[in-house]
Amino acid sequence: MNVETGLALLNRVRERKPLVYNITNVVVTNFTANGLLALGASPVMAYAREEAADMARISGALVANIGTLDESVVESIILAGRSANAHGVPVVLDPVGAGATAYRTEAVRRIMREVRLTAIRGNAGEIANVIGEQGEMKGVDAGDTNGNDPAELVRRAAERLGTVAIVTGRHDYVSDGSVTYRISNGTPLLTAVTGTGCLLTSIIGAFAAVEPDTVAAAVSALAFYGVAAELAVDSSGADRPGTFQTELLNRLHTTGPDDLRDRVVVERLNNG
Ligand SMILES: Nc1ncnc2c1ncn2[C@@H]1O[C@H](COP(=O)(O)OP(=O)(O)O)[C@@H](O)[C@H]1O
Ligand SMILES: Cc1ncsc1CCOP(=O)(O)O
Ligand SMILES: [Mg+2]
Repeated sequence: MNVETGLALLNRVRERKPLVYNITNVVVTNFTANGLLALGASPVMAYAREEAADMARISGALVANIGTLDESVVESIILAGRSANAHGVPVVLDPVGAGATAYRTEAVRRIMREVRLTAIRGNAGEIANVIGEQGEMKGVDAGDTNGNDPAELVRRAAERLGTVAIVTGRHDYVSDGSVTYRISNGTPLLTAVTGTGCLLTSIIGAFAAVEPDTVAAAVSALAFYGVAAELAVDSSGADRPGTFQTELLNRLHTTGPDDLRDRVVVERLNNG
């Protein structure tokens, strides 16, 4: 896994413009659609149980997000997820707020019993709660990690869930249980704009749509996203939340191979 792989996958996303089917939350819907368009992918949002299976079948990836869940959202995710599984469409889950309430944690478990995931992406608190460990949550945001090493957490999560796990925060981590990568791009301003985690999960879906090696797809997506965010601040001077949100969209559109070569920081860790 090297920078050249990331460039090739970014180019592939922009050439193929995969359809990314999002069952997501009401907070981030517009931002997610615009972020996917800026990247060069095609977003669609659809919630009706009646069309969930059909939409999943014709998509390049399904991204399921429980941010503002209710029973009908969970049912649509399960119908879409089963159809995606049956048709070889990758499924990425964002367990927003898992651990904040028992209902959220149980909904994630229910989805994972019914649907085979390609990857799961959350902050450290969410991923810890999904695997039944202590993880502090304040609503949808991670609390203190209480000394929980995210590199170890992501490896345990991948092993226990049997899927690629992605834990984000100051550094981002990707693991399949035997190989773990750390990506150290990004800016703390990402935490000052709602929906940056959700959009990231959808962008991981776009990369997974064009690359069957999910670890490579996820590492490439995280590195690309972090570099775009850095450039929004460093090269465009967008150092406050409002301008940063707009400039992040602009940079998702313009960030290219040379930017990645200059800035990507990815390490393979020896914790497998
Ligand atoms: N302290 C930080 N410094 C730099 N980037 C961060 C920091 N915290 C989070 N990020 C970035 O913000 C994005 C969203 O991650 P995170 O905040 O963990 O997810 P969520 O919004 O779902 O809680 C990721 O790209 C992550 O790398
Ligand atoms: C604030 C909020 N409440 C329910 S979903 C949501 C958005 C969370 O987005 P992200 O996890 O990307 O910050
Ligand atoms: Mg989130």
